[in-house]
Amino acid sequence: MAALAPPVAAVRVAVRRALTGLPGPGPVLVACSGGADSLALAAATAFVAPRLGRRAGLVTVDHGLQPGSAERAEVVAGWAREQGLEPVEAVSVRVAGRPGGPEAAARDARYEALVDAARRHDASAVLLGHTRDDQAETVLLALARGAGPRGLAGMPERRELAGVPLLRPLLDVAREDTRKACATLGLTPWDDPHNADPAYARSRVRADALPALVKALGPGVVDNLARTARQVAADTAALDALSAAALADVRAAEGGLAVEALAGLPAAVRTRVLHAWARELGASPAALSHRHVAALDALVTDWHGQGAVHLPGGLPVLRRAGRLISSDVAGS
Ligand SMILES: Nc1ncnc2c1ncn2[C@@H]1O[C@H](COP(=O)(O)OP(=O)(O)OP(=O)(O)O)[C@@H](O)[C@H]1O
Repeated sequence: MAALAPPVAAVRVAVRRALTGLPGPGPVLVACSGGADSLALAAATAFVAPRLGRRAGLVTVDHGLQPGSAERAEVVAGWAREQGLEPVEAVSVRVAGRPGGPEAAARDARYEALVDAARRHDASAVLLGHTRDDQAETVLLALARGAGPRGLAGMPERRELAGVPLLRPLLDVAREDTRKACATLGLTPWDDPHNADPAYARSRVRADALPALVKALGPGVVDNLARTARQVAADTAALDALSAAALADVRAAEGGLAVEALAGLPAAVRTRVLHAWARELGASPAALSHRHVAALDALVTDWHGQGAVHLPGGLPVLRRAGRLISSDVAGS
């Protein structure tokens, strides 16, 4: 028997690891664009899932943004049925009329469709095809915009969206391996022209920035960036847990937060406590920046009688009688 090609094996091992011990009896649904990453993921899942006693299906989303996209989605769905995946759906979504830029609108529509399909089929998880290279690009973009540890933690292997677990089994697999796996299996992936469009920062990182770093610093850069994300994610999770406990401890009996208790916390915990509290008060996470948190922190650590800090949405927070309080919500 011919030995299994290493890239095919690498993708299967990654999928096996993600599915082993996955809670819930439902099928897993592979989110597949027809690109090399998610096509290799779908092929590996079709192989691995039945061997673990798990049903596996596939959802491909037609954003309706390019000519021929509906036909392409049908080709992906037809291929999936031939692989024995079940259920298989090609879902059309409407991107126009959503808030944000076209990329964000397409992403929102896609995730909504994936979560909806997962619910309809009682799926135990949706599998996404992001690779180690995607993770490295994410970390580099986060570094460049000063995103802080939460951004440097990159994409999580697992998160929940509206109660549906989203898994990324290939975060430790090189993009090159998904391409090689497709070639070995005789699959022809579709290349999304958006991925090479220099209008997008991610495309420029993929085409120029990362290759330049690899050339200057060596081929380990991609792996090292992805590993950094994992390490920061673990640290961030630990700090978040400490901060949740600390937030409970610093709440003042009369409402708000006790300044003296806050001042006794390490800065990394205190700023997280203030961030979590600001969100609790209603500040939108998208609009809440490190500047807002720094201004709240200054009410604790650099107090000189300054005025209220205005959180996104105009919500004022002030320091009064040893407490931080939101003047909109009496005593909070
Ligand atoms: N049209 C699609 N249909 C189904 N799944 C898709 C589609 N496009 C992308 N995906 C899923 O999302 C993964 C990532 O794709 P891509 O990198 O193009 O999206 P992204 O916008 O960067 O993703 P994210 O929103 O998670 O940042 C793919 O590997 C695939 O699992």
